[in-house]
Amino acid sequence: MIYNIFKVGWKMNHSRDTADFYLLRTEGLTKRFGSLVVNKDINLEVKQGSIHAILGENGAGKSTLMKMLYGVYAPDAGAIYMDGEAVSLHPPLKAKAKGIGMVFQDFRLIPAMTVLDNIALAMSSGGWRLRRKQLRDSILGISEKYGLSVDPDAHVWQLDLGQRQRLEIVKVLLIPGTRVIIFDEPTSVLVPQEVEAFLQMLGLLRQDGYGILLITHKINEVLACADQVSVLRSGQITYTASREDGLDGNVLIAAMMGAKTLKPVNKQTQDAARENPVVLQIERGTILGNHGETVLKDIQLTLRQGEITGVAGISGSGQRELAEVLFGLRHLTSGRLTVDGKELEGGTKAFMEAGVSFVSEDPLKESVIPGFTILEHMVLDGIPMKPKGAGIDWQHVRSLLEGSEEARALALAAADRRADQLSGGNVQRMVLSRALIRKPKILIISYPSRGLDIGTTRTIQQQLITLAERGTAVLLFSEDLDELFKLSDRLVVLSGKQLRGPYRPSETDASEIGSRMLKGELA
Ligand SMILES: Nc1ncnc2c1ncn2[C@@H]1O[C@H](COP(=O)(O)OP(=O)(O)OP(=O)(O)O)[C@@H](O)[C@H]1O
Repeated sequence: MIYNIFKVGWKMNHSRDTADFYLLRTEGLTKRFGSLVVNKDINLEVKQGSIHAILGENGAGKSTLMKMLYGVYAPDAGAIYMDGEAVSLHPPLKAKAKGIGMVFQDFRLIPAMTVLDNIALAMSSGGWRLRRKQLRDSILGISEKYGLSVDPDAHVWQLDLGQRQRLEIVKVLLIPGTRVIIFDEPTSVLVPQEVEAFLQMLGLLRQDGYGILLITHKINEVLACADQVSVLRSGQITYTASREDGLDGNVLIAAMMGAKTLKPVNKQTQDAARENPVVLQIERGTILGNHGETVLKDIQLTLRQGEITGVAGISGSGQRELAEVLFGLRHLTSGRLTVDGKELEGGTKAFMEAGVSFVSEDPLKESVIPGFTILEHMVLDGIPMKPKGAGIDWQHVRSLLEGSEEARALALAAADRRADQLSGGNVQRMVLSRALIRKPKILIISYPSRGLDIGTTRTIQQQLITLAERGTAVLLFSEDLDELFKLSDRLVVLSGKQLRGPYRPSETDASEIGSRMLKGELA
């Protein structure tokens, strides 16, 4: 691998002298949504100068618990203690005033404004006012101290996801009195190199006495940095351990998964030296970004029937724009794109009719219609609609969904659940089921395992392999090199406005692909 998160050992910056002091403690915390008990009798502590990781499968109740601690939800029962006293943290302004900060999965930023203005706005809405010069100095000071490089004058739209996250962290650290910081799956938007820097930053925060709550699906990160771990299953804490007791990855996985077992991913014909028929091709394609800048220039891309082509690249190297071109959401400014040898006229509809399915990189923002159920989402680029009178034959859609092996394998929630009330991972399962049910001829899929628990990640990886074995041409964008090597028949790399490759996974390795991601060609 080109990075090694184990380098960022817990011992590095750990201050033991302060570690037994509780900053926050909960007793019997319970939250219900209607008849659904989402958190039950949760007892949890956050110590000063300590990292407490929260593990659990999708829908286990992790985000809901964190939202109670950040004051988004009031608990239905139980108590939260700070400084030895019971406190009420709802709404979030109260939690902030008590020193609790949260870095969300979906960033709360205004793209048209600069970094400085976004931070000034957040501070003033909390009643904290700083002069601009003073604020700029503070941003630069915090950035330097914790290795969170952000340019105060950059516009948020110019920032990639890693930079936006750093801005969110700076914002939380600038709020006077912050002492507990909740991170909700922070590394799901980071590339491997950024993960290492992020864990180093956590070590510095711990050294400075902050109490950290870290939600993650990544066992390696827990092993690399956590002092305490709590595992949630169906809303209850079923396992806790501390570093002193010893942390064991297999035990943590078993505690998360319960009776289920983690199946290995099998790919029979990986990297076969075959030349399947071409189904999609870009020749000498140039793609512009939203602001007219050249994102990719003169690229060649060939997708073949029954093959998975993996796309590696540092985030912001043109992944989004390329994926959009391949689904008719954006057009080449020069060059040719053909599906089955024909150029497609028109936008997305033509691509869908040609058998292309698309899973975007941000399904929560781009694919969910608030108020629509899972069933209703299925007919949007999903199950073919069968008209019934002037409407849709919903019974037909329901029986297709309920009979679908893909939805069953992904343990999709009930068809009548509202999509905006699902957990993040369950939204991802819905979007993936929708793409797979169509059995597309071509699947353009971005970051399929983002936000998914470890068992579901393996399931979706296996499903992509099966889909390809049945003939689908898959273009897989991923920041996880292990995933790309495990699944791909060919690999391409986006770097320096170019698309490089294809390379055969058996003839290269992660460090070579990593170098190409950073520098283009090998030194
Ligand atoms: N506003 C809401 N209304 C109704 N049900 C909700 C609401 N928010 C969450 N839920 C349900 O509560 C359960 C727990 O969701 P939560 O988001 O806390 O899970 P999670 O462990 O964070 O999952 P993930 O890893 O997928 O993010 C899920 O079944 C979810 O559908």
